[in-house]
This record gives sequence, structure tokens and C-alpha cells, in this order.
Amino acid sequence: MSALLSIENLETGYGPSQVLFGMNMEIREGEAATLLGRNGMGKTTTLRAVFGQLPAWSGEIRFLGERIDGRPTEQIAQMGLALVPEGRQIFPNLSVKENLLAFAANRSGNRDPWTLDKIYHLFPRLEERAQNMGNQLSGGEQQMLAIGRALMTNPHLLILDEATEGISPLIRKEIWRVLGQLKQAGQAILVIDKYLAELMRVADRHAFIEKGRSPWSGDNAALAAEPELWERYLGV
Ligand SMILES: Nc1ncnc2c1ncn2[C@@H]1O[C@H](COP(=O)(O)OP(=O)(O)OP(=O)(O)O)[C@@H](O)[C@H]1O
Repeated sequence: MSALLSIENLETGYGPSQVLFGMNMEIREGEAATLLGRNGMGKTTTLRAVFGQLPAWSGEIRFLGERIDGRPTEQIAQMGLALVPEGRQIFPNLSVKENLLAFAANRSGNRDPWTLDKIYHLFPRLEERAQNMGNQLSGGEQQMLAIGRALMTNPHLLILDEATEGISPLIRKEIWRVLGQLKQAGQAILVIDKYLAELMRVADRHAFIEKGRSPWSGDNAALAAEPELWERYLGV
């Protein structure tokens, strides 16, 4: 399988403060991957660089084989990279349905593209809430909407930052179910979250990030075989 997204020797930061010191990672087509690390290690910063929200100081970021570092965010999104950001950023004054329709596009040339009905089938709660405004939703409902909205772009790669942060256990379960279902259907996913057991159920491959570098990456079996890694890099 070819690399969908690859990050090589990425260095970046904020003003004078360097956060990434040669970050490497790769996600292949059809694969679900994780980026694991304690707070403040550079996960969100890595995503900001991937989405062109932060300039790469050095290194390379490739998506679908093309260099994307230095490109504007909008162009990167148009190529079929979708982010469910920390904080969700849904439109508060649009209804659930309008939020979903505002993003409809077929950026990956999907032969069987996502529709409103399919999103409602995936998350029945969103259909019940279809006419509610974004700001009337619970955090968990907003997260379902943010995922649905990202899917409406038919992305090659779906990226979730803090996928289930601050969400009730019931809806968290629902989100893991959906991510598992999407992965089964061949959707490439990169997920950041702190629930290791759920991540290991959903994802095939994992990378740790520690102080802006990636000291380890490997598959589920390798991660399961080395619980000392969990303690070293996650403190669990
Ligand atoms: N806008 C910013 N300006 C300056 N420093 C920042 C900014 N955003 C993050 N940082 C710093 O960059 C470092 C990495 O933060 P980042 O958000 O990438 O971590 P993270 O691994 O995603 O952790 P978290 O789970 O806490 O978000 C931290 O030291 C943080 O304080």
C-alpha cells in the first residue's frame, strides 16, 4: 500500500519556540492510524503543520505523493484531507442539516459519495436533531456533527484531534463504533485520543510523539507486546 500522508523530518513551532524537532510519520491508504503522546508533546502542532496553519521550518509533508508544506489550508482540504478539530468548530447559527450540506463535496471522487441520509444512518441522533441549531447541541452531538460534516467532503483521509475529549461515555461509545465502521469500509483515518484500548481496537498502526519527535511506530501487535512503551510515553 502506498503512503497517503507522509511527514519527514518536520520541524516547526510558534515564534521562537520550537515544538517539532524532526517529526516523522506515515499513513497508508485504507489504514487507521493513531498519534499517541502526553499533553503538550506536539500532536496538535503536527496537525496544524499538515493543514498549512503553521509553516514547516524544515522537512517535508506529502499527501497523495505531492508536497503540501507551504500550500494554503483551503487547497490542502480540497485535495481530500479533512480535519475534525479539537473544539469542533461547527457553525452555531446553522442547523445540523445546513452544517452538513455546507460541506458537501466529492473531493476524493468517491463512486458512492456520502449523502445526508447516509450520515443520518451512521448517526441517527443527527437526524433527530436535523433542524436544531449548532449551538443547541451537546458536546457529543457537536462531535458527531463535526465527523458527519468532514465525511460530507468525501475525504481521502479523515483526521480527528481529541476524538472523544469531553464527551459522555454513551456518545463516546457511539463514536468508536462509527470509527470502526468507517475503517471497515476502507476509510483512511488518523485519530488522536487518550483511550488506548479503544484506539487499539479501531486502528492498525500507532506512532508515539515525545517532545516533538517520534521515537516509536508500529502495528497493534507490536504495541500490545510492549506495555512499557505505554508507561514511557503516555504515563499509563
Ligand atoms: N499557539 C501557540 N503558541 C505558542 N505555543 C503553543 C501554541 N500552541 C501550542 N503551543 C505549545 O506547543 C507545545 C505543543 O502543543 P500541542 O498542542 O501541539 O500539544 P499536544 O500534543 O497536542 O497536546 P494537547 O493534548 O495538550 O493539545 C506545547 O508546549 C504548547 O504549550
